[in-house]
Amino acid sequence: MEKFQQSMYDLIVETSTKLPKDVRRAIARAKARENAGTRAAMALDTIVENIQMADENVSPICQDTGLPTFKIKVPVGVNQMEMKKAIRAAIAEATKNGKLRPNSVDSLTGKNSGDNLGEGVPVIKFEQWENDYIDVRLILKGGGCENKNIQYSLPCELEGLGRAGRDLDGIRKCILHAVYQAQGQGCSAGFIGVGIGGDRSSGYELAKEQLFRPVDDVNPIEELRQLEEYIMENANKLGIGTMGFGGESTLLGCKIGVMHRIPASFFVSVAYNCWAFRRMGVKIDPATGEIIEWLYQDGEDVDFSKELEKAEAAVALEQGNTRVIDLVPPLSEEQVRQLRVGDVVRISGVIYTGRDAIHKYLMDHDAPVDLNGQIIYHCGPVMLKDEEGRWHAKAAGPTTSIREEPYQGDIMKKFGVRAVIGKGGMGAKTLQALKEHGGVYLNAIGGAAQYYADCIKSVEGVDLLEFGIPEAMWHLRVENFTAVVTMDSHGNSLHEDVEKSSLEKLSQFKEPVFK
Ligand SMILES: O=C(O)C[C@H](O)C(=O)O
Ligand code: SF4
Repeated sequence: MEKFQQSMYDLIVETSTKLPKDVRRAIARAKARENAGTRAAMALDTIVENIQMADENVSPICQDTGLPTFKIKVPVGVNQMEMKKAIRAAIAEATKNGKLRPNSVDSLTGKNSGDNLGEGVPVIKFEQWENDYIDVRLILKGGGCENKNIQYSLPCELEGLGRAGRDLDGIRKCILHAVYQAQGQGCSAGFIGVGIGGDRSSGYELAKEQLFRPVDDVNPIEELRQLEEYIMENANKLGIGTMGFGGESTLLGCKIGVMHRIPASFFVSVAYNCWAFRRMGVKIDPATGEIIEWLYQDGEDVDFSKELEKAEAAVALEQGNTRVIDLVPPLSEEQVRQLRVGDVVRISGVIYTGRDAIHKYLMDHDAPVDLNGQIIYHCGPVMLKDEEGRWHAKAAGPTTSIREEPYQGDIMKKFGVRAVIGKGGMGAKTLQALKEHGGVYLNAIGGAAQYYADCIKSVEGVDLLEFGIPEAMWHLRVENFTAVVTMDSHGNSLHEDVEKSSLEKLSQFKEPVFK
């Protein structure tokens, strides 16, 4: 098994940097459904460009490389303790090389371990089997989509859909509701795995297990096959679209599994995975530890470089008559008040990252830099230091903004911040603050970490690095960093609009379908 560590390293790098073929095909299908010139089409163009860049740079598709979760099947007699050790070493090495973001944080102290190792991290689950080879599957599921997982306890009342009972139709309602409640926050269009039955933990386990099924397989249980087909057909009618911008493609895959339950409990557990659906697998020779075969290789591959030639994002934008506005911080109140929902901005200059730890900190501390007129970027990048001690951004897409909702408005007012960049939108409190103070919310494309890293021309400084790499305040000099105004200083919010209209659309699915 001396090659096992290297095999695991290769699996980790491949999973983080290259989307599997079945996922690519699903994204290509989504792209074909969107009309050129719309915001959703533009977002998908950026996603596709990002996938291509991650391939070429062998760098993380998304900066959030998730909680590494390994599912391993071994023949009797294989030493699982040795395998665990090798996996942990491979994880640490991949982190050092910028293929994974240091993502393991002590939940009590907030300290980042720096190497992706920690209590319970990575997750490694073993099972024995009769075959003579080892099967290792890895999923890197990021935090934004993990936060949108949801579990229903039937019977229950669902907004828009009414009562969901303990039957197939109740399950149908739960799944539609799960897609609705995620909106764009889990970087839609997404994939969902559903677990019917079990208890609260085994139900979620089953839901996550479904994410290992190939996107285009067929459920062997007839009722579930029908339900999967129904969901794929109808969830896209909710109009949430890529990034919650509105559009035709909201769901890219739906896989449903079932297990027994106890009489008092009836859980429907839904695991939501973003478009950056990073899961891969290998077959391993138990004697040498070498990779015998890569999994998820069936079917056609999609050549996204050809797709890109066809649809250049900028051309699509012009066709859609979108205003494109160049911004150079510091921004004045007047400049910001001229921006309207739907405008596209291109930022050049220095922007400052700030996510969960920074927002909490700024509530009762001074800012380490003068933030007056500046732009905060909700982002936790992957950073590497070169031999001369200079930092480089290896992956730097936006993080989910709604987590900063309790702080954002106050911080903008306290420090004179004029714009925040993030993804998924923010709520009523921030919208009110944008109006009162004169600010905008700019939506970048979630998961497009290579695309945005390419806009970062230099790293000019860093503060509060003690919070760990993802949580520090990085000073990034960017050029033509493109984002869409989705909340403006006139009380308009695209997110609020899409949420409202998708709730209306959800209610068309109230009547029973599976009797
Ligand atoms: O942690 C991040 O960088 C992003 C996260 O996955 C998110 O979607 O919010
Ligand atoms: S930022 Fe989006 S694409 Fe990346 S892990 Fe989070 S949900 Fe997934």
